[in-house]
Amino acid sequence: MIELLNVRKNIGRKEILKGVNLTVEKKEVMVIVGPSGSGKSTLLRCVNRLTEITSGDIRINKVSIKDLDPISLRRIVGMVFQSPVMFEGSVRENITYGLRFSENDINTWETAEELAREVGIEHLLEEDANKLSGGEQQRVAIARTLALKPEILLLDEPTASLDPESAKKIENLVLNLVRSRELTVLWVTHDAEQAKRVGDRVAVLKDGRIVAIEEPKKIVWGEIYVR
Ligand SMILES: Nc1ncnc2c1ncn2[C@@H]1O[C@H](COP(=O)(O)OP(=O)(O)OP(=O)(O)O)[C@@H](O)[C@H]1O
Repeated sequence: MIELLNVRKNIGRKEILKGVNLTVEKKEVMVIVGPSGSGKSTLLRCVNRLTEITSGDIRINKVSIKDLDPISLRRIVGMVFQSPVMFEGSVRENITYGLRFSENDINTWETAEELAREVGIEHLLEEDANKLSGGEQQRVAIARTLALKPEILLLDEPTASLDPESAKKIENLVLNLVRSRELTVLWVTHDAEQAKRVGDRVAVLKDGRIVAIEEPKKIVWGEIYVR
């Protein structure tokens, strides 16, 4: 479903990704781990063209992302970040934010209710989104992403800014959504225990190169965060 073929990414004179090859199967959760600065976020950002690759190719369902316009691409590929960004307004407005650009005739009222229920914030729909807790805001961000019915989800440390209890709840929520919506996932985390819980496979990125792709139980975890 997602193929990275010899992907290189330079920023200025620095080579951040040095020929990354990675295939993610449909409905697979591929976790990406690696030391700070190894290029994990950059890799995710390349997949939905928040940043352009320097060479190589990225294909989604066999189509090069260069041949998809960024808007169509971002309908297929949703992204959730470490720190959720709330727009001014209610939770309802935040959840349906992306739907205003939709070509289809969608009942945004009902859609917001359904999505809010799905992520457990139906009681907060009319609240000011900026006044919610971090965990609640992450639920809003997830609902807003799901509103566009993506097939692929990019998760850039979605639980890293939360307290352990909220983090576990969001992790479970995301896993349930991934299964119920049959999503294909690239999930960046620095938490080895989380990687073991959520990953079908784990890709280890070191200094811009993938050095291992294995099932979690086969990964030598002790060596990953050593530079
Ligand atoms: N816009 C940019 N300009 C210059 N350098 C950048 C830019 N974005 C990323 N980098 C550099 O690219 C390298 C990889 O960054 P990236 O954020 O992808 O790493 P990461 O593995 O996600 O790190 P972390 O785990 O700390 O989030 C780092 O050395 C970073 O400083």
